Amino acid sequence: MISVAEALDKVFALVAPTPVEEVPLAGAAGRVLARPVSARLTQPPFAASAMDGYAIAAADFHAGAALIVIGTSRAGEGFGGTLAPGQAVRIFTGAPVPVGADRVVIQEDVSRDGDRITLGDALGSGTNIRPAGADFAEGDSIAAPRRLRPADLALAAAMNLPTLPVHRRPEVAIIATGDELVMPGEVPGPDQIIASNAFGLKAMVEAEGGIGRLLPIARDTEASLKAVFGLAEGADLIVTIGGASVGDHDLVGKVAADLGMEQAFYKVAMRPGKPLMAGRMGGAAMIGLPGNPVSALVCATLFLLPVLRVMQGLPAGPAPRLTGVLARDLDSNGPREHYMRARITGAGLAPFDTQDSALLTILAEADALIVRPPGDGPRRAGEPAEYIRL
Ligand SMILES: Nc1nc2c(c(=O)[nH]1)N[C@H]1C(S)=C(S)[C@@H](COP(=O)(O)OP(=O)(O)OC[C@H]3O[C@@H](n4cnc5c(N)ncnc54)[C@H](O)[C@@H]3O)O[C@H]1N2
Ligand code: MOO
Repeated sequence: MISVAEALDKVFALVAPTPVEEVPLAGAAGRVLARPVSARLTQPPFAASAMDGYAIAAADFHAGAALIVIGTSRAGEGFGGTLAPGQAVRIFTGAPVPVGADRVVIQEDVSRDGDRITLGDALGSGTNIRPAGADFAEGDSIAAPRRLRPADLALAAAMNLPTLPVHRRPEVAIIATGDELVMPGEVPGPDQIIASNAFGLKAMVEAEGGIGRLLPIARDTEASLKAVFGLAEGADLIVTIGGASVGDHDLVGKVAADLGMEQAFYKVAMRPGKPLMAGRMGGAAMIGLPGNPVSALVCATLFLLPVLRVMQGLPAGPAPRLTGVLARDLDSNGPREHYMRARITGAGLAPFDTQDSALLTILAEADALIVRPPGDGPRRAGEPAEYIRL
Protein backbone atom coordinates (compact mmCIF):
# COMPACT_ATOMS: atom_id res chain seq x y z
CA MET A 1 0.00 0.00 0.00
CA ILE A 2 1.31 3.44 -0.86
CA SER A 3 1.23 6.46 1.45
CA VAL A 4 -1.22 9.34 1.15
CA ALA A 5 1.58 11.63 -0.08
CA GLU A 6 2.65 9.15 -2.78
CA ALA A 7 -0.94 8.62 -3.86
CA LEU A 8 -1.52 12.36 -4.08
CA ASP A 9 1.52 12.81 -6.33
CA LYS A 10 0.19 10.07 -8.58
CA VAL A 11 -3.21 11.77 -8.74
CA PHE A 12 -1.59 15.11 -9.66
CA ALA A 13 0.25 13.33 -12.50
CA LEU A 14 -3.13 12.28 -13.97
CA VAL A 15 -4.38 15.80 -14.66
CA ALA A 16 -3.44 19.03 -16.39
CA PRO A 17 -4.90 22.53 -16.11
CA THR A 18 -8.06 23.04 -18.13
CA PRO A 19 -8.01 25.44 -21.10
CA VAL A 20 -8.28 29.18 -20.51
CA GLU A 21 -11.45 31.13 -21.26
CA GLU A 22 -12.24 34.83 -21.02
CA VAL A 23 -15.19 35.54 -18.67
CA PRO A 24 -17.01 38.76 -17.72
CA LEU A 25 -16.02 40.18 -14.34
CA ALA A 26 -19.51 39.59 -12.94
CA GLY A 27 -19.06 35.84 -13.43
CA ALA A 28 -15.43 35.54 -12.34
CA ALA A 29 -15.78 35.22 -8.55
CA GLY A 30 -13.98 32.15 -7.27
CA ARG A 31 -12.42 31.35 -10.64
CA VAL A 32 -8.66 31.05 -11.02
CA LEU A 33 -6.88 33.81 -12.94
CA ALA A 34 -4.84 32.03 -15.58
CA ARG A 35 -2.26 34.68 -16.51
CA PRO A 36 -1.25 38.08 -15.16
CA VAL A 37 -3.43 41.01 -16.25
CA SER A 38 -2.36 44.66 -16.38
CA ALA A 39 -4.11 47.90 -15.48
CA ARG A 40 -5.27 49.86 -18.49
CA LEU A 41 -5.07 53.13 -16.57
CA THR A 42 -3.71 54.82 -13.46
CA GLN A 43 -5.81 55.11 -10.30
CA PRO A 44 -6.52 57.69 -9.19
CA PRO A 45 -5.86 59.22 -12.61
CA PHE A 46 -5.28 62.66 -10.99
CA ALA A 47 -4.40 63.93 -7.53
CA ALA A 48 -7.71 63.66 -5.71
CA SER A 49 -9.11 65.09 -2.52
CA ALA A 50 -9.61 62.58 0.29
CA MET A 51 -12.03 64.86 2.18
CA ASP A 52 -14.77 67.46 1.78
CA GLY A 53 -13.27 70.93 2.41
CA TYR A 54 -11.16 73.59 0.76
CA ALA A 55 -8.10 73.23 -1.47
CA ILE A 56 -5.43 75.81 -0.61
CA ALA A 57 -1.78 76.62 -1.29
CA ALA A 58 0.88 75.46 1.21
CA ALA A 59 1.82 79.08 1.95
CA ASP A 60 -1.67 79.73 3.37
CA PHE A 61 -1.72 76.76 5.71
CA HIS A 62 -1.73 78.45 9.09
CA ALA A 63 -4.31 79.17 11.76
CA GLY A 64 -6.43 82.22 11.06
CA ALA A 65 -5.52 82.51 7.32
CA ALA A 66 -8.29 84.40 5.47
CA LEU A 67 -8.85 83.25 1.87
CA ILE A 68 -11.22 83.95 -1.04
CA VAL A 69 -13.18 81.06 -2.53
CA ILE A 70 -12.79 81.23 -6.33
CA GLY A 71 -14.59 78.09 -7.49
CA THR A 72 -15.59 74.48 -6.90
CA SER A 73 -14.14 71.06 -7.71
CA ARG A 74 -16.41 68.08 -7.31
CA ALA A 75 -16.10 64.40 -8.25
CA GLY A 76 -16.84 64.20 -11.96
CA GLU A 77 -16.22 67.91 -12.64
CA GLY A 78 -12.97 69.55 -11.54
CA PHE A 79 -12.04 73.26 -11.25
CA GLY A 80 -10.58 74.36 -14.58
CA GLY A 81 -8.47 77.29 -13.36
CA THR A 82 -5.31 77.69 -11.30
CA LEU A 83 -5.29 78.52 -7.60
CA ALA A 84 -2.96 81.26 -6.29
CA PRO A 85 -1.91 82.01 -2.70
CA GLY A 86 -4.69 83.81 -0.90
CA GLN A 87 -7.30 81.77 -2.75
CA ALA A 88 -9.26 78.60 -1.95
CA VAL A 89 -11.35 76.18 -4.03
CA ARG A 90 -14.34 74.44 -2.49
CA ILE A 91 -13.61 70.74 -2.99
CA PHE A 92 -15.32 67.41 -2.34
CA THR A 93 -14.07 63.87 -1.73
CA GLY A 94 -12.77 62.26 -4.93
CA ALA A 95 -12.57 65.56 -6.85
CA PRO A 96 -9.42 66.60 -8.76
CA VAL A 97 -7.14 68.90 -6.74
CA PRO A 98 -6.76 72.18 -8.68
CA VAL A 99 -3.40 73.26 -10.09
CA GLY A 100 -1.66 75.40 -7.47
CA ALA A 101 -3.24 73.66 -4.46
CA ASP A 102 -1.06 71.66 -2.07
CA ARG A 103 -3.49 70.54 0.57
CA VAL A 104 -7.15 70.24 1.48
CA VAL A 105 -8.39 71.64 4.80
CA ILE A 106 -11.49 69.78 5.99
CA GLN A 107 -14.60 71.92 6.22
CA GLU A 108 -14.89 71.28 9.97
CA ASP A 109 -11.66 73.30 10.41
CA VAL A 110 -12.92 76.30 8.42
CA SER A 111 -15.48 79.06 9.03
CA ARG A 112 -17.13 80.52 5.96
CA ASP A 113 -18.80 83.84 5.33
CA GLY A 114 -19.97 84.30 1.73
CA ASP A 115 -16.88 83.92 -0.50
CA ARG A 116 -14.44 84.25 2.39
CA ILE A 117 -13.12 81.48 4.61
CA THR A 118 -10.99 81.63 7.72
CA LEU A 119 -8.91 78.63 8.82
CA GLY A 120 -9.43 77.53 12.43
CA ASP A 121 -6.84 77.18 15.20
CA ALA A 122 -6.41 73.41 15.28
CA LEU A 123 -5.60 72.24 11.75
CA GLY A 124 -4.96 68.58 11.03
CA SER A 125 -1.49 67.66 9.79
CA GLY A 126 -2.31 65.57 6.69
CA THR A 127 -2.55 67.00 3.18
CA ASN A 128 -5.82 65.11 2.56
CA ILE A 129 -4.66 64.60 -1.02
CA ARG A 130 -4.27 61.21 -2.70
CA PRO A 131 -1.54 61.50 -5.33
CA ALA A 132 -2.20 60.26 -8.87
CA GLY A 133 -1.39 56.52 -9.00
CA ALA A 134 -1.61 56.10 -5.21
CA ASP A 135 -3.53 52.85 -5.76
CA PHE A 136 -1.94 51.58 -8.99
CA ALA A 137 -0.34 52.81 -12.18
CA GLU A 138 -1.16 51.87 -15.77
CA GLY A 139 0.65 48.60 -16.50
CA ASP A 140 0.68 47.38 -12.88
CA SER A 141 -0.45 43.78 -12.79
CA ILE A 142 -2.43 41.22 -10.81
CA ALA A 143 -0.29 38.09 -10.55
CA ALA A 144 -1.48 34.64 -11.62
CA PRO A 145 -2.43 31.97 -10.83
CA ARG A 146 -4.78 33.38 -8.24
CA ARG A 147 -8.20 32.38 -6.92
CA LEU A 148 -10.27 35.51 -7.52
CA ARG A 149 -11.70 36.98 -4.35
CA PRO A 150 -14.22 39.84 -4.19
CA ALA A 151 -11.48 42.45 -3.70
CA ASP A 152 -9.63 41.10 -6.78
CA LEU A 153 -12.74 41.61 -8.89
CA ALA A 154 -13.15 45.17 -7.65
CA LEU A 155 -9.47 45.79 -8.40
CA ALA A 156 -9.78 44.35 -11.92
CA ALA A 157 -12.82 46.53 -12.51
CA ALA A 158 -10.91 49.62 -11.31
CA MET A 159 -8.14 48.63 -13.74
CA ASN A 160 -10.76 48.85 -16.52
CA LEU A 161 -10.64 45.13 -17.30
CA PRO A 162 -14.19 44.04 -18.22
CA THR A 163 -13.23 40.36 -18.67
CA LEU A 164 -10.58 38.10 -17.14
CA PRO A 165 -8.77 34.99 -18.42
CA VAL A 166 -9.58 32.06 -16.14
CA HIS A 167 -9.29 28.29 -16.34
CA ARG A 168 -12.44 26.55 -17.50
CA ARG A 169 -14.35 24.96 -14.62
CA PRO A 170 -13.35 21.28 -14.46
CA GLU A 171 -16.33 19.05 -15.08
CA VAL A 172 -16.63 16.16 -12.66
CA ALA A 173 -18.95 13.23 -13.39
CA ILE A 174 -20.08 11.61 -10.13
CA ILE A 175 -21.21 8.00 -10.20
CA ALA A 176 -22.77 6.31 -7.17
CA THR A 177 -22.77 2.51 -7.40
CA GLY A 178 -24.76 -0.16 -5.61
CA ASP A 179 -28.01 -2.11 -5.73
CA GLU A 180 -28.84 -0.87 -2.25
CA LEU A 181 -29.09 2.78 -3.25
CA VAL A 182 -32.13 4.90 -4.08
CA MET A 183 -32.31 8.64 -4.55
CA PRO A 184 -33.41 11.01 -1.75
CA GLY A 185 -37.18 11.34 -1.86
CA GLU A 186 -37.72 7.80 -3.13
CA VAL A 187 -39.10 5.05 -0.91
CA PRO A 188 -36.30 2.58 -0.16
CA GLY A 189 -37.05 -1.15 -0.27
CA PRO A 190 -36.43 -3.22 2.89
CA ASP A 191 -32.75 -3.78 2.02
CA GLN A 192 -32.08 -0.36 0.61
CA ILE A 193 -30.65 2.96 1.82
CA ILE A 194 -30.54 6.46 0.41
CA ALA A 195 -27.62 7.46 -1.83
CA SER A 196 -26.05 10.32 0.09
CA ASN A 197 -22.38 10.65 -0.83
CA ALA A 198 -22.85 12.11 -4.28
CA PHE A 199 -24.61 15.17 -2.85
CA GLY A 200 -21.75 15.94 -0.49
CA LEU A 201 -19.26 15.42 -3.29
CA LYS A 202 -21.10 17.65 -5.75
CA ALA A 203 -21.13 20.42 -3.13
CA MET A 204 -17.40 19.99 -2.52
CA VAL A 205 -16.64 20.07 -6.25
CA GLU A 206 -18.65 23.23 -6.74
CA ALA A 207 -17.22 24.99 -3.69
CA GLU A 208 -13.79 24.36 -5.21
CA GLY A 209 -14.74 25.87 -8.59
CA GLY A 210 -15.71 22.75 -10.55
CA ILE A 211 -19.01 21.58 -12.02
CA GLY A 212 -20.46 18.41 -10.49
CA ARG A 213 -22.58 16.25 -12.82
CA LEU A 214 -24.63 13.65 -10.95
CA LEU A 215 -25.03 10.57 -13.13
CA PRO A 216 -27.67 7.88 -12.56
CA ILE A 217 -26.86 5.30 -9.88
CA ALA A 218 -24.99 2.36 -11.39
CA ARG A 219 -26.24 -1.04 -10.30
CA ASP A 220 -23.91 -3.85 -9.23
CA THR A 221 -23.64 -5.39 -12.69
CA GLU A 222 -20.94 -4.92 -15.26
CA ALA A 223 -23.50 -3.86 -17.86
CA SER A 224 -24.99 -1.15 -15.66
CA LEU A 225 -21.58 0.20 -14.63
CA LYS A 226 -20.42 0.26 -18.26
CA ALA A 227 -23.55 2.10 -19.32
CA VAL A 228 -23.13 4.76 -16.64
CA PHE A 229 -19.40 5.16 -17.35
CA GLY A 230 -20.52 5.84 -20.94
CA LEU A 231 -22.62 8.75 -19.70
CA ALA A 232 -19.49 10.33 -18.20
CA GLU A 233 -18.26 11.12 -21.72
CA GLY A 234 -16.83 14.64 -21.92
CA ALA A 235 -16.07 15.00 -18.20
CA ASP A 236 -12.56 16.02 -17.14
CA LEU A 237 -12.71 13.79 -14.09
CA ILE A 238 -14.84 10.76 -13.25
CA VAL A 239 -15.47 10.03 -9.58
CA THR A 240 -17.07 6.75 -8.58
CA ILE A 241 -18.41 5.94 -5.13
CA GLY A 242 -18.38 2.45 -3.68
CA GLY A 243 -17.74 -0.92 -5.23
CA ALA A 244 -14.04 -0.37 -4.62
CA SER A 245 -13.31 -3.04 -2.05
CA VAL A 246 -12.80 -6.79 -2.33
CA GLY A 247 -16.39 -8.09 -2.15
CA ASP A 248 -17.98 -10.16 -4.91
CA HIS A 249 -20.09 -7.16 -5.91
CA ASP A 250 -17.26 -4.62 -5.88
CA LEU A 251 -16.93 -4.27 -9.64
CA VAL A 252 -15.66 -0.74 -10.21
CA GLY A 253 -11.98 -1.68 -10.63
CA LYS A 254 -12.74 -4.56 -12.98
CA VAL A 255 -15.19 -2.66 -15.18
CA ALA A 256 -12.95 0.40 -15.34
CA ALA A 257 -10.04 -1.84 -16.39
CA ASP A 258 -12.21 -3.47 -19.07
CA LEU A 259 -12.98 0.02 -20.36
CA GLY A 260 -9.26 0.76 -20.64
CA MET A 261 -8.50 2.48 -17.36
CA GLU A 262 -4.76 2.68 -16.70
CA GLN A 263 -4.62 2.31 -12.95
CA ALA A 264 -2.13 4.55 -11.13
CA PHE A 265 -2.72 2.90 -7.75
CA TYR A 266 -5.20 0.90 -5.69
CA LYS A 267 -5.26 1.06 -1.88
CA VAL A 268 -3.71 3.75 0.24
CA ALA A 269 -2.36 3.47 3.79
CA MET A 270 -5.02 5.72 5.24
CA ARG A 271 -7.98 5.44 7.57
CA PRO A 272 -10.68 5.89 6.48
CA GLY A 273 -10.30 5.44 2.74
CA LYS A 274 -8.06 2.42 2.23
CA PRO A 275 -9.71 1.06 -0.95
CA LEU A 276 -9.08 4.25 -2.96
CA MET A 277 -8.08 3.92 -6.61
CA ALA A 278 -7.12 6.33 -9.37
CA GLY A 279 -6.10 6.24 -13.00
CA ARG A 280 -6.83 7.57 -16.46
CA MET A 281 -9.77 6.46 -18.50
CA GLY A 282 -10.29 7.69 -22.03
CA GLY A 283 -9.86 11.44 -21.97
CA ALA A 284 -10.52 11.77 -18.25
CA ALA A 285 -8.84 11.18 -14.93
CA MET A 286 -10.68 8.72 -12.70
CA ILE A 287 -10.84 8.53 -8.90
CA GLY A 288 -12.63 5.57 -7.33
CA LEU A 289 -13.76 6.48 -3.82
CA PRO A 290 -14.71 3.96 -1.17
CA GLY A 291 -18.42 3.72 -0.50
CA ASN A 292 -18.58 4.43 3.22
CA PRO A 293 -19.85 8.00 3.43
CA VAL A 294 -17.11 9.33 5.69
CA SER A 295 -14.43 7.51 3.70
CA ALA A 296 -15.71 9.04 0.47
CA LEU A 297 -15.82 12.58 1.81
CA VAL A 298 -12.48 12.34 3.64
CA CYS A 299 -10.83 11.01 0.46
CA ALA A 300 -12.43 13.86 -1.45
CA THR A 301 -10.96 16.36 1.02
CA LEU A 302 -7.49 14.84 0.64
CA PHE A 303 -7.47 14.06 -3.10
CA LEU A 304 -10.40 15.54 -5.02
CA LEU A 305 -10.07 19.12 -3.75
CA PRO A 306 -6.28 19.35 -4.31
CA VAL A 307 -6.62 17.86 -7.79
CA LEU A 308 -9.39 20.31 -8.68
CA ARG A 309 -7.04 23.13 -7.67
CA VAL A 310 -4.35 21.76 -10.01
CA MET A 311 -6.91 21.43 -12.82
CA GLN A 312 -7.66 25.12 -12.36
CA GLY A 313 -4.00 26.09 -12.65
CA LEU A 314 -3.17 26.43 -8.94
CA PRO A 315 0.00 24.86 -7.55
CA ALA A 316 -0.06 21.18 -6.57
CA GLY A 317 -0.12 20.70 -2.82
CA PRO A 318 -1.86 18.69 -0.11
CA ALA A 319 -4.89 19.84 1.88
CA PRO A 320 -3.55 22.65 4.08
CA ARG A 321 -2.62 21.56 7.60
CA LEU A 322 -2.73 23.60 10.77
CA THR A 323 -1.34 22.83 14.20
CA GLY A 324 -3.49 22.67 17.32
CA VAL A 325 -3.33 21.01 20.73
CA LEU A 326 -5.09 17.85 21.72
CA ALA A 327 -8.00 18.24 24.13
CA ARG A 328 -7.60 14.66 25.31
CA ASP A 329 -5.28 11.65 25.32
CA LEU A 330 -5.06 9.44 22.23
CA ASP A 331 -4.05 5.79 21.98
CA SER A 332 -1.22 4.87 19.64
CA ASN A 333 -2.07 4.79 15.95
CA GLY A 334 -1.94 1.75 13.66
CA PRO A 335 -0.02 1.43 10.39
CA ARG A 336 -2.34 3.68 8.35
CA GLU A 337 -2.43 7.49 8.46
CA HIS A 338 -5.53 8.24 10.49
CA TYR A 339 -7.80 11.22 9.81
CA MET A 340 -9.80 11.53 13.01
CA ARG A 341 -13.03 13.46 12.97
CA ALA A 342 -12.79 16.10 15.68
CA ARG A 343 -14.27 19.28 17.04
CA ILE A 344 -12.26 22.43 17.61
CA THR A 345 -13.04 23.44 21.20
CA GLY A 346 -11.73 26.02 23.64
CA ALA A 347 -9.62 23.23 25.16
CA GLY A 348 -8.19 22.16 21.78
CA LEU A 349 -8.91 19.41 19.27
CA ALA A 350 -11.47 16.96 20.66
CA PRO A 351 -11.80 13.77 18.59
CA PHE A 352 -15.19 12.07 18.56
CA ASP A 353 -15.39 8.86 20.57
CA THR A 354 -16.57 6.90 17.59
CA GLN A 355 -14.65 7.03 14.33
CA ASP A 356 -16.80 4.61 12.32
CA SER A 357 -16.56 5.61 8.65
CA ALA A 358 -20.30 5.10 8.11
CA LEU A 359 -21.42 7.88 10.47
CA LEU A 360 -22.43 11.04 8.63
CA THR A 361 -23.85 12.63 11.80
CA ILE A 362 -20.31 12.69 13.25
CA LEU A 363 -18.79 14.09 10.06
CA ALA A 364 -21.47 16.78 9.90
CA GLU A 365 -20.56 17.84 13.46
CA ALA A 366 -16.81 17.72 12.86
CA ASP A 367 -14.88 20.82 11.90
CA ALA A 368 -11.43 19.23 11.81
CA LEU A 369 -9.60 16.06 10.83
CA ILE A 370 -6.73 15.32 13.22
CA VAL A 371 -3.92 13.80 11.15
CA ARG A 372 -2.15 10.94 12.91
CA PRO A 373 0.97 9.61 11.19
CA PRO A 374 1.32 5.84 10.74
CA GLY A 375 2.65 4.26 13.93
CA ASP A 376 2.30 7.46 15.96
CA GLY A 377 2.71 6.66 19.64
CA PRO A 378 0.17 7.46 22.34
CA ARG A 379 -0.42 11.19 22.78
CA ARG A 380 -1.35 13.20 25.86
CA ALA A 381 -3.85 16.04 26.10
CA GLY A 382 -2.02 19.33 25.54
CA GLU A 383 0.44 17.91 22.99
CA PRO A 384 0.47 19.52 19.54
CA ALA A 385 -1.28 17.77 16.65
CA GLU A 386 -1.71 18.57 12.98
CA TYR A 387 -5.20 18.92 11.62
CA ILE A 388 -7.11 19.78 8.47
CA ARG A 389 -9.92 22.29 8.77
CA LEU A 390 -13.22 21.04 7.38
N1 LIG B 1 -12.98 -8.00 3.53
C1 LIG B 1 -12.84 -6.68 3.46
N2 LIG B 1 -13.92 -5.93 3.49
C2 LIG B 1 -13.82 -4.59 3.46
C3 LIG B 1 -12.55 -3.99 3.37
C4 LIG B 1 -11.42 -4.80 3.32
O1 LIG B 1 -10.28 -4.34 3.24
N3 LIG B 1 -11.61 -6.16 3.36
N4 LIG B 1 -12.47 -2.63 3.40
C5 LIG B 1 -13.54 -1.95 4.08
C6 LIG B 1 -13.39 -0.53 3.89
S1 LIG B 1 -12.12 0.19 4.69
C7 LIG B 1 -14.29 0.19 3.20
S2 LIG B 1 -14.16 1.90 3.15
C8 LIG B 1 -15.39 -0.40 2.47
C9 LIG B 1 -15.41 0.23 1.08
O2 LIG B 1 -16.04 -0.60 0.26
P1 LIG B 1 -16.55 -0.20 -1.19
O3 LIG B 1 -15.83 0.96 -1.72
O4 LIG B 1 -16.55 -1.44 -1.98
O5 LIG B 1 -18.00 0.32 -0.87
P2 LIG B 1 -19.37 -0.46 -0.86
O6 LIG B 1 -19.15 -1.82 -0.36
O7 LIG B 1 -20.02 -0.27 -2.16
O8 LIG B 1 -20.11 0.39 0.22
C10 LIG B 1 -19.66 0.52 1.54
C11 LIG B 1 -20.79 1.10 2.39
O9 LIG B 1 -21.10 2.39 1.93
C12 LIG B 1 -22.46 2.48 1.50
N5 LIG B 1 -22.55 3.32 0.32
C13 LIG B 1 -21.99 3.07 -0.88
N6 LIG B 1 -22.27 4.06 -1.73
C14 LIG B 1 -23.01 4.95 -1.07
C15 LIG B 1 -23.62 6.18 -1.42
N7 LIG B 1 -23.49 6.71 -2.64
N8 LIG B 1 -24.32 6.84 -0.47
C16 LIG B 1 -24.44 6.32 0.76
N9 LIG B 1 -23.88 5.16 1.16
C17 LIG B 1 -23.19 4.47 0.26
C18 LIG B 1 -22.85 1.06 1.22
O10 LIG B 1 -24.21 0.86 1.31
C19 LIG B 1 -22.07 0.30 2.26
O11 LIG B 1 -22.75 0.36 3.49
O12 LIG B 1 -15.24 -1.79 2.39
C20 LIG B 1 -14.91 -2.40 3.64
N10 LIG B 1 -14.95 -3.81 3.48
O1 MOO C 1 -11.06 2.83 5.25
MO1 MOO C 1 -12.69 2.40 5.17
O2 MOO C 1 -12.48 3.72 4.20
O3 MOO C 1 -12.34 2.45 6.88
O4 MOO C 1 -14.09 2.87 5.95
